[in-house]
Amino acid sequence: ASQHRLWPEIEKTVKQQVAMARMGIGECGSGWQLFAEDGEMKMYRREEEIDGMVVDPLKAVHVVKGITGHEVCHHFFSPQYRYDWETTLEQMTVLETISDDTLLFLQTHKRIWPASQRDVVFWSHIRKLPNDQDRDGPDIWTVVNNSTGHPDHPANVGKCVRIFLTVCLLCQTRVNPPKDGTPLSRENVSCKITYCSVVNPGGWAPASVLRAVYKREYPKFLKRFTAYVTNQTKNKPIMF
Ligand SMILES: CC(C)(C)c1cc(CCc2ccccn2)cc(-c2ccc(S(=O)(=O)CCO)cc2)c1
Repeated sequence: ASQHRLWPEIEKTVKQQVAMARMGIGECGSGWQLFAEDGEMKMYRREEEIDGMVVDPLKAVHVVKGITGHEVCHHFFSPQYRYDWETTLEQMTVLETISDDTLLFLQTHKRIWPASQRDVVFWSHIRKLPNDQDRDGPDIWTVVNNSTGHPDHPANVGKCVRIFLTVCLLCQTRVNPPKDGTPLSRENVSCKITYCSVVNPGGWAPASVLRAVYKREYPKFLKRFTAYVTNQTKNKPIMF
Protein backbone atom coordinates (compact mmCIF):
# COMPACT_ATOMS: atom_id res chain seq x y z
CA ALA A 1 0.00 0.00 0.00
CA SER A 2 2.94 2.32 0.63
CA GLN A 3 3.22 3.16 -3.10
CA HIS A 4 -0.50 3.90 -3.52
CA ARG A 5 -1.39 7.52 -4.49
CA LEU A 6 -3.38 7.94 -1.24
CA TRP A 7 -0.65 6.61 1.03
CA PRO A 8 0.92 9.97 2.03
CA GLU A 9 -2.55 11.37 2.92
CA ILE A 10 -3.42 8.20 4.85
CA GLU A 11 -0.18 8.33 6.88
CA LYS A 12 -0.63 12.02 7.71
CA THR A 13 -4.33 11.76 8.57
CA VAL A 14 -3.92 8.66 10.75
CA LYS A 15 -1.12 10.28 12.78
CA GLN A 16 -3.13 13.50 13.18
CA GLN A 17 -6.37 11.74 14.15
CA VAL A 18 -4.71 9.35 16.62
CA ALA A 19 -2.95 12.28 18.34
CA MET A 20 -6.30 14.12 18.64
CA ALA A 21 -8.15 11.03 19.88
CA ARG A 22 -5.53 10.41 22.59
CA MET A 23 -5.90 13.92 24.01
CA GLY A 24 -8.35 14.25 26.87
CA ILE A 25 -11.38 16.49 26.39
CA GLY A 26 -9.69 19.19 28.50
CA GLU A 27 -6.56 19.29 26.29
CA CYS A 28 -8.61 19.19 23.09
CA GLY A 29 -9.22 22.91 23.15
CA SER A 30 -12.17 24.58 24.83
CA GLY A 31 -15.80 24.59 23.83
CA TRP A 32 -16.62 20.91 24.23
CA GLN A 33 -20.13 20.43 25.61
CA LEU A 34 -21.24 17.13 27.10
CA PHE A 35 -24.52 16.43 25.26
CA ALA A 36 -25.22 12.79 25.97
CA GLU A 37 -24.33 10.44 28.82
CA ASP A 38 -25.40 6.82 29.25
CA GLY A 39 -23.55 4.74 31.84
CA GLU A 40 -19.90 4.66 30.76
CA MET A 41 -20.60 6.51 27.49
CA LYS A 42 -20.00 10.27 27.39
CA MET A 43 -20.55 12.25 24.19
CA TYR A 44 -19.19 15.75 23.60
CA ARG A 45 -19.66 18.13 20.72
CA ARG A 46 -18.45 21.56 19.67
CA GLU A 47 -20.68 23.89 17.72
CA GLU A 48 -18.77 24.71 14.53
CA GLU A 49 -19.94 25.95 11.12
CA ILE A 50 -18.05 26.14 7.84
CA ASP A 51 -19.69 28.45 5.26
CA GLY A 52 -22.83 28.41 7.37
CA MET A 53 -22.75 24.59 7.34
CA VAL A 54 -23.02 22.74 10.65
CA VAL A 55 -19.94 20.51 11.01
CA ASP A 56 -20.03 20.06 14.81
CA PRO A 57 -17.00 17.95 15.77
CA LEU A 58 -17.99 15.07 18.01
CA LYS A 59 -15.91 13.16 20.56
CA ALA A 60 -17.27 10.19 22.45
CA VAL A 61 -15.59 8.11 25.12
CA HIS A 62 -16.95 4.76 26.25
CA VAL A 63 -15.75 1.75 28.23
CA VAL A 64 -17.18 -1.64 27.30
CA LYS A 65 -16.52 -4.83 29.30
CA GLY A 66 -15.87 -8.18 27.65
CA ILE A 67 -14.48 -7.08 24.27
CA THR A 68 -11.05 -5.96 23.01
CA GLY A 69 -9.86 -3.05 20.90
CA HIS A 70 -8.94 -5.39 18.07
CA GLU A 71 -12.49 -6.86 18.05
CA VAL A 72 -14.09 -3.37 18.06
CA CYS A 73 -11.89 -2.10 15.21
CA HIS A 74 -12.21 -5.32 13.22
CA HIS A 75 -16.03 -5.08 13.22
CA PHE A 76 -15.96 -1.36 12.41
CA PHE A 77 -13.49 -1.75 9.52
CA SER A 78 -14.64 -4.97 7.85
CA PRO A 79 -17.31 -4.47 5.19
CA GLN A 80 -19.02 -7.83 5.80
CA TYR A 81 -20.55 -6.67 9.11
CA ARG A 82 -21.55 -3.12 8.16
CA TYR A 83 -25.16 -3.72 7.13
CA ASP A 84 -25.70 -5.36 10.54
CA TRP A 85 -24.85 -2.30 12.64
CA GLU A 86 -24.99 0.80 10.32
CA THR A 87 -28.75 1.36 10.38
CA THR A 88 -28.70 4.38 8.03
CA LEU A 89 -26.77 2.47 5.34
CA GLU A 90 -28.60 1.88 2.07
CA GLN A 91 -25.78 0.78 -0.27
CA MET A 92 -22.09 0.04 0.38
CA THR A 93 -19.55 -0.61 -2.39
CA VAL A 94 -15.84 -1.36 -1.97
CA LEU A 95 -14.43 0.71 -4.87
CA GLU A 96 -10.84 -0.41 -4.31
CA THR A 97 -8.93 -2.77 -2.05
CA ILE A 98 -5.83 -0.65 -1.58
CA SER A 99 -4.31 -3.25 0.77
CA ASP A 100 -5.59 -5.72 3.38
CA ASP A 101 -5.73 -2.85 5.92
CA THR A 102 -6.98 -0.11 3.58
CA LEU A 103 -10.23 -0.01 1.58
CA LEU A 104 -11.95 2.64 -0.53
CA PHE A 105 -15.75 2.79 0.04
CA LEU A 106 -18.76 4.38 -1.65
CA GLN A 107 -21.82 4.45 0.64
CA THR A 108 -25.30 5.80 0.12
CA HIS A 109 -27.30 6.40 3.27
CA LYS A 110 -31.05 6.27 3.77
CA ARG A 111 -32.80 9.58 3.42
CA ILE A 112 -33.56 11.10 6.81
CA TRP A 113 -36.49 13.54 6.60
CA PRO A 114 -36.41 16.45 5.71
CA ALA A 115 -32.83 16.22 4.38
CA SER A 116 -32.19 14.78 0.92
CA GLN A 117 -30.34 11.47 0.49
CA ARG A 118 -26.61 11.50 1.18
CA ASP A 119 -23.63 9.58 -0.14
CA VAL A 120 -19.98 9.48 0.85
CA VAL A 121 -16.68 8.25 -0.69
CA PHE A 122 -13.95 7.54 1.83
CA TRP A 123 -10.82 5.52 2.47
CA SER A 124 -10.76 3.38 5.60
CA HIS A 125 -7.56 2.22 7.28
CA ILE A 126 -7.12 -0.12 10.25
CA ARG A 127 -3.89 -0.14 12.24
CA LYS A 128 -2.38 -1.57 15.41
CA LEU A 129 -0.30 0.99 17.33
CA PRO A 130 2.39 0.26 19.92
CA ASN A 131 1.15 1.07 23.43
CA ASP A 132 3.90 3.57 24.23
CA GLN A 133 2.42 4.49 27.65
CA ASP A 134 2.38 0.93 28.98
CA ARG A 135 5.08 -1.06 27.11
CA ASP A 136 3.87 -4.53 28.10
CA GLY A 137 0.21 -3.50 27.90
CA PRO A 138 -2.00 -4.69 25.03
CA ASP A 139 -1.70 -2.77 21.75
CA ILE A 140 -3.92 0.07 20.74
CA TRP A 141 -6.09 -0.40 17.64
CA THR A 142 -7.53 2.32 15.43
CA VAL A 143 -9.69 2.74 12.33
CA VAL A 144 -9.57 6.06 10.47
CA ASN A 145 -12.15 6.91 7.77
CA ASN A 146 -11.54 9.98 5.61
CA SER A 147 -13.48 11.33 2.62
CA THR A 148 -11.69 11.43 -0.69
CA GLY A 149 -12.52 12.08 -4.33
CA HIS A 150 -12.95 9.37 -6.93
CA PRO A 151 -12.93 9.90 -10.72
CA ASP A 152 -15.87 7.50 -11.32
CA HIS A 153 -17.99 9.03 -8.50
CA PRO A 154 -17.89 12.82 -8.66
CA ALA A 155 -19.73 14.66 -5.85
CA ASN A 156 -23.33 15.90 -6.27
CA VAL A 157 -23.90 14.58 -9.77
CA GLY A 158 -26.76 12.11 -9.09
CA LYS A 159 -29.64 12.42 -6.64
CA CYS A 160 -27.41 12.26 -3.53
CA VAL A 161 -25.81 15.14 -1.66
CA ARG A 162 -22.16 14.23 -0.97
CA ILE A 163 -21.12 14.34 2.70
CA PHE A 164 -17.51 14.82 3.81
CA LEU A 165 -16.22 13.17 6.95
CA THR A 166 -13.18 12.32 9.05
CA VAL A 167 -13.76 9.63 11.65
CA CYS A 168 -11.34 8.06 14.09
CA LEU A 169 -12.15 5.07 16.28
CA LEU A 170 -9.35 4.50 18.80
CA CYS A 171 -9.50 1.49 21.13
CA GLN A 172 -7.35 0.60 24.13
CA THR A 173 -7.75 -2.87 25.62
CA ARG A 174 -7.49 -3.35 29.39
CA VAL A 175 -6.70 -6.74 30.93
CA ASN A 176 -7.29 -7.52 34.64
CA PRO A 177 -5.73 -10.99 34.96
CA PRO A 178 -7.65 -13.37 37.28
CA LYS A 179 -6.04 -13.62 40.76
CA ASP A 180 -6.13 -17.42 40.96
CA GLY A 181 -4.13 -17.88 37.74
CA THR A 182 -7.14 -19.36 35.87
CA PRO A 183 -7.03 -18.74 32.11
CA LEU A 184 -8.05 -15.30 30.87
CA SER A 185 -11.75 -14.94 30.04
CA ARG A 186 -13.95 -12.11 28.79
CA GLU A 187 -14.65 -11.04 32.37
CA ASN A 188 -10.98 -10.01 32.54
CA VAL A 189 -10.96 -7.71 29.49
CA SER A 190 -12.51 -4.34 28.70
CA CYS A 191 -12.05 -1.76 26.00
CA LYS A 192 -11.75 2.02 26.28
CA ILE A 193 -13.20 3.48 23.10
CA THR A 194 -12.65 7.02 21.80
CA TYR A 195 -14.74 7.93 18.75
CA CYS A 196 -14.01 11.26 17.05
CA SER A 197 -15.88 12.49 14.01
CA VAL A 198 -16.34 15.60 11.92
CA VAL A 199 -19.10 15.24 9.34
CA ASN A 200 -19.90 17.99 6.85
CA PRO A 201 -23.40 16.96 5.77
CA GLY A 202 -22.94 18.79 2.45
CA GLY A 203 -25.76 20.59 0.69
CA TRP A 204 -28.11 22.82 2.59
CA ALA A 205 -29.87 21.58 5.75
CA PRO A 206 -31.14 23.79 8.57
CA ALA A 207 -28.65 23.92 11.46
CA SER A 208 -31.38 23.15 13.99
CA VAL A 209 -32.48 20.05 12.06
CA LEU A 210 -28.90 18.77 11.65
CA ARG A 211 -28.07 19.33 15.31
CA ALA A 212 -31.21 17.44 16.30
CA VAL A 213 -30.21 14.57 14.01
CA TYR A 214 -26.65 14.49 15.41
CA LYS A 215 -27.98 14.52 18.98
CA ARG A 216 -30.31 11.64 18.24
CA GLU A 217 -28.19 9.54 15.89
CA TYR A 218 -24.77 9.50 17.50
CA PRO A 219 -25.61 8.08 20.94
CA LYS A 220 -27.76 5.45 19.20
CA PHE A 221 -24.91 4.54 16.84
CA LEU A 222 -22.26 3.98 19.52
CA LYS A 223 -24.57 1.97 21.81
CA ARG A 224 -25.83 -0.11 18.91
CA PHE A 225 -22.38 -0.74 17.47
CA THR A 226 -20.77 -1.78 20.77
CA ALA A 227 -23.75 -4.02 21.60
CA TYR A 228 -23.30 -5.61 18.16
CA VAL A 229 -19.60 -6.36 18.79
CA THR A 230 -20.41 -7.79 22.25
CA ASN A 231 -23.04 -10.04 20.71
CA GLN A 232 -20.82 -11.15 17.79
CA THR A 233 -17.88 -12.06 20.04
CA LYS A 234 -19.47 -13.44 23.21
CA ASN A 235 -18.98 -17.15 22.45
CA LYS A 236 -15.76 -16.73 20.44
CA PRO A 237 -12.11 -16.84 21.53
CA ILE A 238 -10.77 -13.41 22.55
CA MET A 239 -9.11 -11.54 19.65
CA PHE A 240 -6.21 -9.46 21.08
C1 LIG B 1 -25.31 11.64 11.86
C2 LIG B 1 -24.77 12.49 10.68
C3 LIG B 1 -23.56 13.25 11.11
C4 LIG B 1 -25.84 13.47 10.27
C5 LIG B 1 -24.45 11.54 9.55
C6 LIG B 1 -25.30 11.52 8.45
C7 LIG B 1 -25.06 10.60 7.46
C8 LIG B 1 -25.95 10.58 6.29
C9 LIG B 1 -27.19 9.73 6.58
C10 LIG B 1 -27.89 10.22 7.77
C11 LIG B 1 -27.81 9.46 8.92
C12 LIG B 1 -28.45 9.91 10.03
C13 LIG B 1 -29.12 11.11 9.98
C14 LIG B 1 -29.11 11.83 8.79
N1 LIG B 1 -28.51 11.38 7.70
C15 LIG B 1 -23.98 9.72 7.54
C16 LIG B 1 -23.13 9.79 8.63
C17 LIG B 1 -21.96 8.88 8.71
C18 LIG B 1 -21.61 8.06 7.64
C19 LIG B 1 -20.53 7.19 7.73
C20 LIG B 1 -19.79 7.11 8.89
S1 LIG B 1 -18.45 6.01 8.99
O1 LIG B 1 -17.61 6.42 10.04
O2 LIG B 1 -17.86 5.96 7.70
C21 LIG B 1 -19.06 4.44 9.42
C22 LIG B 1 -19.37 3.60 8.25
O3 LIG B 1 -20.63 3.93 7.76
C23 LIG B 1 -20.11 7.91 9.96
C24 LIG B 1 -21.20 8.79 9.89
C25 LIG B 1 -23.36 10.70 9.65
